[in-house]
Amino acid sequence: MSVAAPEANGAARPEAFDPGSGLEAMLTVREFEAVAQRKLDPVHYDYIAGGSRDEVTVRANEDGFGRLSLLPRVLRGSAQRDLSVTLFGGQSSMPVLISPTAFHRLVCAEGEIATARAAARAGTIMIASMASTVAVGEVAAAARAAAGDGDPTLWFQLYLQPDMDDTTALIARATDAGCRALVVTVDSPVLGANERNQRNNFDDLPPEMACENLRNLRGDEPGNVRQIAMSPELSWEHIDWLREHTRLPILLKGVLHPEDARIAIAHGIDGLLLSNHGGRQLDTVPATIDLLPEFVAAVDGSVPVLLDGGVRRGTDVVKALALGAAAVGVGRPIVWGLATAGEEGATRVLELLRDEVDHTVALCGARGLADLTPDLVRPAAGSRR
Ligand SMILES: Cc1cc2nc3c(=O)[nH]c(=O)nc-3n(C[C@H](O)[C@H](O)[C@H](O)COP(=O)(O)O)c2cc1C
Ligand SMILES: CC(C)CC(=O)C(=O)O
Repeated sequence: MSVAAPEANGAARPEAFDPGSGLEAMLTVREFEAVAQRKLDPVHYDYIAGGSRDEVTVRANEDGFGRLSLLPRVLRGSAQRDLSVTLFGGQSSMPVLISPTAFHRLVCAEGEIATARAAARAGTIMIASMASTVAVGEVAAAARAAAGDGDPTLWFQLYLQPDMDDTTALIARATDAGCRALVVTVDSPVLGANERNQRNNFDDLPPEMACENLRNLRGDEPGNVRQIAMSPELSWEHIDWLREHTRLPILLKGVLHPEDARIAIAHGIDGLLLSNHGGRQLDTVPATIDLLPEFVAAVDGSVPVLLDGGVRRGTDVVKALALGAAAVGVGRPIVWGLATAGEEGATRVLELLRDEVDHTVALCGARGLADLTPDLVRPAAGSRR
């Protein structure tokens, strides 16, 4: 790969990377963002990178990991480190899942087909967005084909629609596709205010793309983004309704308050994805990693807690697991991988994260994920925690 000579101090110079000549020289997730930014239409780049209002939470998510240190143990490691996790009967070869992100065809021609293949190759779980630009049935078929003898796990992210017939039709599509869990996003009573999108007048897909899960949902709907209804009147009663209308495990995505975590468990949900939507809904909410200890304490082992937001390094993953997360999700990193080099790019992002997690586990003196305990995480010097 034609990469310019490194700086004397070895610092990465993302602007020097040429994605056309090989991915093996891409060594960090951040380099993928730099290449994606160069390649993408700036309006689409803004849609992906941006968050709501002042983007305080977007920055906080990443900064939160930086304010934590790892304190390793010594002389107790293992040459064989099993990174796999089992969630609701589905296996992931590593504790890094693909969080749901919309509109993959905006960044690569194959869209979510490429993502599904990358997930299957990595043996990890993909959460398909309800707003995907490839129908969930096709995404599932692509994952199965790519997995060969493997058994890929696909979950479906759902925005509960106030018209329950629409919700019923969406659940049927996800169930028929073989999705193994529903991830219900509950942090969007209204759409977040992304001022980049407003300035760019970006409020719909180009005419050649659609939200395919919404196409012909019950009639001749075209699959417009505007078909997705967000309602501030959704309530726990809707969760109860959902519980009665599906046998699939239900995770809630976007619960942040520990009290809501307790209520969710009382309503029979199966898992929680601690998420602030990558800073795209309410701005100035805390970093998810900062909330994790109190959240895990509230859940008290009743259901698995997953986390997403700002995960860019294996050390971030290990910190989250040590503080009680069962697994983490990545959103933007996968989109940067897709934008850089489609399926191969997303695969490389997942490989890098896997290698970094394994390396960090080894350096922490851990034999596997079970050895990652809260005592390994400390406030970084100078942090006020
Ligand atoms: C471009 C983009 C699209 C997203 N689309 C969805 C979506 O359709 N449904 C959803 O629940 N969350 C969506 N999210 C939020 C992600 O699932 C996830 O919570 C967030 O990206 C995690 O933060 P990270 O990007 O820092 O990894 C989206 C995020 C991005 C960046
Ligand atoms: C279609 C959108 C609502 C997808 C989304 O959740 C996001 O862009 O953050």
